[in-house]
Amino acid sequence: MVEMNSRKAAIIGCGFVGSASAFSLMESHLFSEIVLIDADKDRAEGEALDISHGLPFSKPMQIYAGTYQDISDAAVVIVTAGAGQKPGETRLDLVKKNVAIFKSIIPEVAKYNRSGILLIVANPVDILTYVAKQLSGYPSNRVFGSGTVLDTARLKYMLGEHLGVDSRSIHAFIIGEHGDSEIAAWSSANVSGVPLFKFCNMRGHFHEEETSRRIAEEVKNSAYEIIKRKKATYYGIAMSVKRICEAIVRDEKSILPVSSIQNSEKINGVALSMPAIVGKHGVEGQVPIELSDEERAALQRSADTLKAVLNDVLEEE
Ligand SMILES: NC(=O)C1=CN([C@@H]2O[C@H](COP(=O)(O)OP(=O)(O)OC[C@H]3O[C@@H](n4cnc5c(N)ncnc54)[C@H](O)[C@@H]3O)[C@@H](O)[C@H]2O)C=CC1
Ligand SMILES: CC(=O)C(=O)O
Repeated sequence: MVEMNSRKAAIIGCGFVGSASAFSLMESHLFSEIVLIDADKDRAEGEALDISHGLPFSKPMQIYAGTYQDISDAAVVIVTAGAGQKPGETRLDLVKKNVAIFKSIIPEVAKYNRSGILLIVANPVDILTYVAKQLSGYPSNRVFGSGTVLDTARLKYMLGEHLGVDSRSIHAFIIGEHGDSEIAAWSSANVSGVPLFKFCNMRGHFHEEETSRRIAEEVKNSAYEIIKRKKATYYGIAMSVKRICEAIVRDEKSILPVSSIQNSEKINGVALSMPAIVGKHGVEGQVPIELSDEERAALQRSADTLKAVLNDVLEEE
């Protein structure tokens, strides 16, 4: 059995998202070794050289283009390989292309790396998380997706701007699909313990229903708006990847809305985001936050949407 190196990560797919994640992880000093793999080997080599040239301004580490053999002891394997959305495309539109790519990648990962954590980022992330779990044979706690960690950051950012407070003091989650059926869990949202809508009133905002609807729509449509302007999103997700890796490497037991396979009575056999405890073993527990009846129904619809897409994928096998 290969001994895992908790300071080693691998990134598979070195396009916009993979390279931005590699840069963010280099700056974080979390890892002493990062292996980059891409079907386009030149791309992986170019990114490794470019990032390495910044190391004299950072801290020593090894970052290099490698092969699947090189990832055998990587504690975290981050998969960003796959097509991105073109303007107007939804994440779910990518499913066929990216499931095919995963069928070539995940068995290779599982062949060489038996005990690492698989962090899925490519879209549609919830579907690919489920597919990666099936293809790898890893236990569920060690295969999860970045899910709505990015959407939740977008929500906190927008609320922070609206209310004129530090976005880190806002406790609110986007749950469900990382995509069009996602849900803002307003009923549990608060600002340092003060219920969100009460806090809005304290800050002189009295149209909370209308504003919350607008902000939830803006969060949901963020990726479309960015892709329309610059063809891809990558900095926000790169920082989300760094945040998830921090929780794993430092065994923080942080509560993050990652996408993992659900096992509740009503929602099961599908991966979606709910707040979960993330530490060195990956997803170490689910945190079933309180939801209103409306939010619960929307979560069920989100799960049903994902399950329908997943069933199509599984039927084609
Ligand atoms: N989960 C999230 O919040 C986010 C997910 N994404 C998703 O991340 C994925 C990547 O996006 P970008 O980096 O913008 O795309 P990109 O096209 O810039 O990069 C994709 C890379 O994957 C590589 N690749 C393709 N097939 C491969 C294979 N079989 N093995 C190894 N490498 C392979 C390509 O050569 C390319 O370098 C997309 O699916 C996108 O939708 C993007 C932003 C946020
Ligand atoms: C592309 C994508 O999934 C995002 O930026 O949310």
